[in-house]
Amino acid sequence: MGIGNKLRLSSSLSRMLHRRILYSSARSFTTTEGHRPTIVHKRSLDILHDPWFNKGTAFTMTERDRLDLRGLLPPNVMDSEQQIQRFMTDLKRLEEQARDGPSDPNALAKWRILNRLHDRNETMYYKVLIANIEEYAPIVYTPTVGLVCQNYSGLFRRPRGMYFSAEDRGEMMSMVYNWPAEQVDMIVVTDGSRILGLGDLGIHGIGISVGKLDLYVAAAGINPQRVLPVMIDVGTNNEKLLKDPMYLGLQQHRLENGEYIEVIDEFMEAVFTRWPNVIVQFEDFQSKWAFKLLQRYRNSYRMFNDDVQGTAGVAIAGLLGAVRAQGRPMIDFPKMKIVVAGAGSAGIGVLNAARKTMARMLGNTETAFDSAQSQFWVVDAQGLITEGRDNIDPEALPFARKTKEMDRQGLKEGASLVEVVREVKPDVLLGLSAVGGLFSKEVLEAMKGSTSTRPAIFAMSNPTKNAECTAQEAFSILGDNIIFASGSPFKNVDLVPFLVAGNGHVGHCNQGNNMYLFPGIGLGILLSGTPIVSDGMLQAAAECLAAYMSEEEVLKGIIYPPISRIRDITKRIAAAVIKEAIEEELAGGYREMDARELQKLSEEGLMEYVENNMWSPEYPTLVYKDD
Ligand SMILES: NC(=O)C1=CN([C@@H]2O[C@H](COP(=O)(O)OP(=O)(O)OC[C@H]3O[C@@H](n4cnc5c(N)ncnc54)[C@H](O)[C@@H]3O)[C@@H](O)[C@H]2O)C=CC1
Ligand SMILES: CC(=O)C(=O)O
Ligand SMILES: [Mg+2]
Repeated sequence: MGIGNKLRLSSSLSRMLHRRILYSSARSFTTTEGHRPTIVHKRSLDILHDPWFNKGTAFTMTERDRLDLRGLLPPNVMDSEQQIQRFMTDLKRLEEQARDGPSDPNALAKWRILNRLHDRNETMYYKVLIANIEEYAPIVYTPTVGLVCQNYSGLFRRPRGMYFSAEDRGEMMSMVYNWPAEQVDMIVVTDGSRILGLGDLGIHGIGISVGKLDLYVAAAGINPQRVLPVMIDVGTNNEKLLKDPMYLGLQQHRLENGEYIEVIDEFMEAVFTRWPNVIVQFEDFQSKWAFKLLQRYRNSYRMFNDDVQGTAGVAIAGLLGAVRAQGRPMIDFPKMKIVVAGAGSAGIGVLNAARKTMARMLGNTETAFDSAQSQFWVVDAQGLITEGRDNIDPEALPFARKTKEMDRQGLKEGASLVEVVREVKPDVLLGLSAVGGLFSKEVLEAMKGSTSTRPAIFAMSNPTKNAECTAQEAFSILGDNIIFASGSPFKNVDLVPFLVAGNGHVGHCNQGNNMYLFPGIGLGILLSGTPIVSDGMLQAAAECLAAYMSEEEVLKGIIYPPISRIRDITKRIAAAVIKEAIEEELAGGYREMDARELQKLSEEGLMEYVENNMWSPEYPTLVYKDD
């Protein structure tokens, strides 16, 4: 090292040391009430990302307002003792090792490493994620994201996204400007009330918004600088969290009725005022709000509900795949007998979409709808849903079986799942119940009576421990001549040890998860410039996914693409959504591609347009310029 370099180094070192002394002495002033404050020349995220000034959750509310931090931190203010206690609890937990199902005992440790990279270098993070999507999707998304949400207060380090709380009423329109990005394309918002199948996790649910947006970046190439995870904290009804001194959210019961809607209305108005072209994906809202909010906003805002609409499309694609896997044409779908366990936001979303698809295939008449309706038997926590049920949920009412018809079938209101399966002998058993192990040995044994040449088991609940059955359970009882799909990934099953009858030795596990649709739907909405998300666009997305698999693949029982092809399928789905938006005359264009230019694009041109607008993780060349 030359003498000049040494001098430069020593002078910069002394500057650094000087700065450190100044800051540490200044910081000691601020710790005692009434002392001279430290002057900072930063605001907002810049402060949170500066290790000298950052106090994390210990910023007081007045400081948060003074420094444009409102909304950038969870609403519960902690003191430094509590912060340390939270950190130590998490550190100790590492020793116990994280477990989520039999698959990967180190999943949470991997999440931490990836998360640290995410905080340090986004480009590198997404490069790693895209190149290893098969390995790391189960870490940043289901199942590990469920574990992350459950342990969120311990894992919380650097905030990611925005928090709008009941305490922020009247402030949202201004606090939305605390987010530093001038442009936001995609928001995933949750109120934490039903995170995967894990119930009310309150503010910890923000992990699901972050995980979904990771897939938006990795699969759809949405620019990571233009995504915003959001948590709306209206309280929690989780008694454990309400009593936990380490909980980061509001410690009050959830707002209800008009008060709840007012908060969500204010949030929607605020984000669409600042970013009129943003798309808002509603995620993991409990069913009672999922449907109401969807109806409330779907005709006036660019929004959709992933659990209701995304899941429906993925299930339809899978069900059509299951028909093809029997060597039958898709048009035979209306003949399938389907038992659905779970009548929440996801189950009802699937039922409505499946009925519509069948009815369309049958000619879209009233009789077609009635006939389609009779193909479903719905079982919820109280058993088989029939017209005999008191206080039936209005969303489930169209699928309630007629009492007389059920008498003929030997089934009663509230009949158990195993009774229903035994009597109906369905082609498909589909679970969206959030009850792990619901497809018990008895239920799977009953599926042996299925009249299908190739019965299908969809254990779609997440995360892994909430799956209605494991792949091994399904294949070991039913043999390899079935179609199996699950919401969280399972490894293919080696059937040789089970010595079961069948025509092969490997049970193929499909991942039936809305991740195959929502990134493409979001990208298609963005690039088409449609002001709303229509049923036609969702249908086009589902059909595109259904048609993606080749005849050869479906005959092997492979009804969804491997996740390694998620970027390709997402691109095609986006193109299908744009095409539909053009046909519905809703496409307004995006940036320099106006509506007229968009209409002129050929199929190939459209794919190219989508591809060219997908962000890829490459380092840009940086140049410094003074303001
Ligand atoms: N694979 C995927 O892409 C998706 C999976 N899901 C999963 O679906 C599950 C349910 O989600 P939501 O519908 O929003 O929840 P929800 O809580 O609104 O609905 C759950 C439903 O299951 C029923 N249920 C409870 N116990 C039952 C039992 N023993 N037998 C039959 N039914 C029972 C309840 O009565 C209710 O109708 C969650 O685990 C979630 O992770 C949700 C969306 C997408
Ligand atoms: C996959 C998903 O959206 C869920 O389990 O809620
Ligand atoms: Mg969800």
